[in-house]
Amino acid sequence: MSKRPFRPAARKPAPPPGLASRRRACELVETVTLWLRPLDEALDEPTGLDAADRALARKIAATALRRLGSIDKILRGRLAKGLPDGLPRLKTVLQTGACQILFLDVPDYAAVDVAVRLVEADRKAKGFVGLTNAVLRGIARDKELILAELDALDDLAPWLRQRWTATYGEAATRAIAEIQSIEPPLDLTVKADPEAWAARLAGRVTPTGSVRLSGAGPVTELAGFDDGAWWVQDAAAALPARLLGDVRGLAVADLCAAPGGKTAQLAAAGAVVTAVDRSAKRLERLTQNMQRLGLTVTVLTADAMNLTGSYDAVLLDAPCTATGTVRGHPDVMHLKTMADVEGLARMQARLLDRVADLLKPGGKAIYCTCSLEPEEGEQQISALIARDPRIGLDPIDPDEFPGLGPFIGAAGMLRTLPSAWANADASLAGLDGFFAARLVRH
Ligand SMILES: C[S@@+](CC[C@H](N)C(=O)[O-])C[C@H]1O[C@@H](n2cnc3c(N)ncnc32)[C@H](O)[C@@H]1O
Repeated sequence: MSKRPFRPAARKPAPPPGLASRRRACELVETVTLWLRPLDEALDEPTGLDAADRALARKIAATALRRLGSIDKILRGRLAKGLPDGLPRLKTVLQTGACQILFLDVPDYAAVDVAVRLVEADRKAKGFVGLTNAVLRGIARDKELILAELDALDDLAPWLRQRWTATYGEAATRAIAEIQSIEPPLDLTVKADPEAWAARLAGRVTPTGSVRLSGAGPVTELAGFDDGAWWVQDAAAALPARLLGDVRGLAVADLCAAPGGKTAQLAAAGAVVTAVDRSAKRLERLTQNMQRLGLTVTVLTADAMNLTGSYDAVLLDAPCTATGTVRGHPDVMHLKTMADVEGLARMQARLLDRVADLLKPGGKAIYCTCSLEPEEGEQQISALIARDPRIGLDPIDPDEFPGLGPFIGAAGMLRTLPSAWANADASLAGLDGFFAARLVRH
């Protein structure tokens, strides 16, 4: 028997490890900073990457966007000709490379090596391989000094820094900037028994009854997901719907409902909910969420401006700039401007004008936004009450449920700041910035 020598089949060389996730991280940062599109939209696109690479790309991009003010300041100090605006890939390779060296658990040599290869692969940028190598190696060498000199205030978009300092003061703005520089915990609203779920999921119960986890991994793999025992909802976002009190049997219109975090709270508490949203796509998600949770609501694809009917209660979680959610959505800082505050405030006022039309006499409404801007919160309510004699403020009592007290101001309205709930372990501290007021139909 003649033996033929073994020859392995010729294979395409595998891409070097780590390259695909880093390239995707650059694309994600470009989506936000260059194309001015939301990060979540880009994260939903198919990429062909496996789950681990997708997760790493998301982590690098989100961290880079969170700390971009500091990263750009450091890069500017090391680039004689400033940041390369005409070479977007070079710019995002430097930004994400510096991010990995300074803020993520990536070996410096790996971050530099992959960055150099990404620059080599870019037709326009490949003349800058030496510069990329030198700048990132310099950052790795000086890492301790750079980290010691960081100021989280540098990470805030200048217009937000100026506005928050004027509204909340310098110390509060610094505290907000500091907590926003850290990835947020994962908060769950449970249907029942938060203590038992916290024990089961190795989390803790917040003062207002949410279950808080840190470093939890994919939510779909957590116990209770398939059974619909809980849903993901920031602890601050879980407060407004509870301000309606006992809603058992009440007809409640949830005017801007999708993806349904507050709808689920109302339905789980026994309300007969009409969930209205003008986005059919977002309502699809709401419907899937309600199915998983085993909750029944009426879903209506409509502009809330055109809704008719008479309800016992209304929840208006109005579209807003979402500047209270920068910690979880760092793209907000790079996408929103003062013009958005003004445009959205006009839309909020129009939606608020519909509330009295939809409420029965004596009925209650909650208006809320996840914005830190007074134009989208306190100022909306004072203007509404001044122009609509059918509506009055129903002040919130700080003792209505445990943990609410610190967030209720003198006028009886709710305001949470992202820096609240300080904790020695910062990954467990804070909650979104929210505003809520309760209104009553005379
Ligand atoms: C802040 S999100 C709502 C979040 C939701 N309440 C929750 O707890 O999951 C605002 C929603 O308002 C919807 N929206 C914006 N303008 C609207 C309008 N005029 N009528 C109905 N829905 C609107 C958007 O499609 C978006 O889904």
